Order: sequence, then structure tokens, then C-alpha cells
Amino acid sequence: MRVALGADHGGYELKEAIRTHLETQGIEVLDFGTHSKDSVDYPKYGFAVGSAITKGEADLGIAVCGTGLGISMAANKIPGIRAAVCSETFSARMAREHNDANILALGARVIGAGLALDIVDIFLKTSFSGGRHALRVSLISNIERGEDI
Ligand SMILES: O=C[C@H](O)[C@H](O)[C@H](O)COP(=O)(O)O
Repeated sequence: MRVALGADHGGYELKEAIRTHLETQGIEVLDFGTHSKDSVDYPKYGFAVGSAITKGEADLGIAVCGTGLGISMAANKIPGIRAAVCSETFSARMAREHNDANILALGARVIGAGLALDIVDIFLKTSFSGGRHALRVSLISNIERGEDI
């Protein structure tokens, strides 16, 4: 599995912890920055993570900012991206099982690193369950294409 990782300055330290956590498990990480605590603009990093997925360079993504909100909003503007902000493990599991989310967004100013790493593990190990949920996800794609559903 290849995981695209990105963060702004608010998420930098958590991103570093996530990268170490994933690499320790032998998971390939594509780190799109940022690489310091200097102030940067979160849309660039949400775009980088989302683009890596839609280009097929990564299977899933993890995007971190202060709240997870701005970076997920930016990523969700890319057709085919379904970024979910999760602050607990149940939502992370459902984001994959029901919504086929391809980016996990985390708020480094919202939750601690211990919980964040549990959320990451659950997000990455859970598969989309398909079935009735596949139709619903396809309806989201229809909206992206400007179709009336
Ligand atoms: O949704 C946006 C993120 O939470 C940003 O990390 C946050 O807005 C950055 O704020 P500041 O520039 O005050 O560190």
C-alpha cells in the first residue's frame, strides 16, 4: 500500500509522527510536505495529496492541518476525492466501509497523537464494503459531473 501524506504547519508535527508510524510498519509513504513549522497554505497540501491519488501514485491519503477542515475542503474539490475528517475511530471505519473515503483528514489541534495514530490504523486497514453503499458513492460521482440525481 502507498499512502500520500501532507500537512500544513498546524499538522506538521503530527504528519511526522504518522510518517514514522507507517514506515515502521513497512508502508510506503509519499510525503508531500510541509517540512517545517513555518506558516504555509493548507490548500496546496490538500491538492498534492488528492492529486497523488487521482493520478494513481498513491492508494490512500492522509491530510493534516489544525482542524482537518480546510485541508479536506481543498482535497474534496478534486473530482474523485472523498476526504473525511475523523476525530474518533468509529467514523474512520465508517468512512472507509460506507463512503469509500480515499483521504483521512485529521486535526492536529483537535486530537492527540495517540488517538490520531489509532484512527490512521483503522482507516488504512478497513475496506469499502460495496453493496448498497456503492450506489450511493456513485451518486456522489454523478454530482461531481454536474448531473441531476
Ligand atoms: O482549516 C485550516 C487549518 O486548521 C489551518 O491549519 C489553520 O487555519 C492555520 O491557522 P494559523 O495560520 O493561525 O496557524
